[in-house]
Amino acid sequence: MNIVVVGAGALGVYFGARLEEAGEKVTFLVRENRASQIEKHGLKVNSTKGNYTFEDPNVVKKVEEIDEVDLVFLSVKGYHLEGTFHSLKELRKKGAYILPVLNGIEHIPILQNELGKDFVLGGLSFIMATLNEKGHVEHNSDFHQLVFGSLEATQTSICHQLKEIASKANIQVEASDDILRELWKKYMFINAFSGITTATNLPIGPIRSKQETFRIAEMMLQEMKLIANAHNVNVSEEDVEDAKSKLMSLPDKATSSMHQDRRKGYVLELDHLHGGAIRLAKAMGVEVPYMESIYGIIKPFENNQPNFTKKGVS
Ligand SMILES: NC(=O)C1=CN([C@@H]2O[C@H](COP(=O)(O)OP(=O)(O)OC[C@H]3O[C@@H](n4cnc5c(N)ncnc54)[C@H](OP(=O)(O)O)[C@@H]3O)[C@@H](O)[C@H]2O)C=CC1
Ligand SMILES: CC(C)(CO)C(=O)C(=O)O
Repeated sequence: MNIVVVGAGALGVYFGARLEEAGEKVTFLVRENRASQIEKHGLKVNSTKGNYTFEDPNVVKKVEEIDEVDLVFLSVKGYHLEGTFHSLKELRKKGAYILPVLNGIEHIPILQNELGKDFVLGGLSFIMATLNEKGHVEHNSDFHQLVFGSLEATQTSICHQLKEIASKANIQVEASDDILRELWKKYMFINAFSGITTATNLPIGPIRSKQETFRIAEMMLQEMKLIANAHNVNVSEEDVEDAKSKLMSLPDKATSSMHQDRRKGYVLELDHLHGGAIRLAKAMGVEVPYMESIYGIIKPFENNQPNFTKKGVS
């Protein structure tokens, strides 16, 4: 399969590596800075599941340089989504289906609107990966799961093909027959987990040790369930309990990628994740006071944390 990765960051390079390792043709469509970094340091994955070095990575800066594409692996951050529309439309014209693996939900209707409902699959990932100073992937978690599925009946064949190739790769793969529900379940979990860890600037251990603090995460799970249900997605009380058990069973030091981004002084996906949940709630008249409070607390760190960290405040 010809796979084009749009978003050659932690997720895109990790899964791109695993798919190339399994024999697929993987091309990275990148912007100028990332292209220079790759030219200087090459492209590599350092992983507990096995390292991988791209011997001769297929890197292009212009979408026009791509002739054949079956699938786009879309792994940009939510705040960069709009910047991909031109490339995605061109790749779509060449016959591509789009597999977005961003956290969140709002990007799905946005992409469907831009590209047509038939061509946008549902996807998500459970992994903890980041880029180091050379732009190489550091993957230390013992999970590296890719979950995907069709959002339209017309996508059965491409999902079948993807399952075939992904099953041969060194990743955990799940082809879901209810990917929308899976997306919402992950969204519920990530908004509670990233919300509470980023707002408190703490990993999960100390949060769990204070009942009053952990309760805020539990209330966010409840609010996410209400929003999903208002949008006719069957996220259940059992799913909330599962998410809570997951939060309870994580190692004390575990934290979210948004919290790590706050610590590193990077731009946060706050508007896409918590902002998106608030908009989805408002559209259906659902009250989400815990989500709004967490959003408000994190807001000052959304764009310009480096000044804080340099002064040693955070
Ligand atoms: N990292 C993780 O462990 C997990 C992340 N996720 C989710 O996956 C998504 C991606 O996260 P992650 O991989 O960490 O993000 P990264 O920031 O590591 O990677 C995103 C990449 O997208 C590139 N990019 C942005 N705009 C464009 C564009 N127009 N064309 C081409 N490339 C572009 C950026 O490149 P540039 O250098 O040009 O800015 C960057 O390299 C997020 O929604 C995140 O929440 C989900 C599960 C776990
Ligand atoms: C919780 C986790 C690590 C699961 O993949 C995640 O998605 C994130 O922190 O962004």
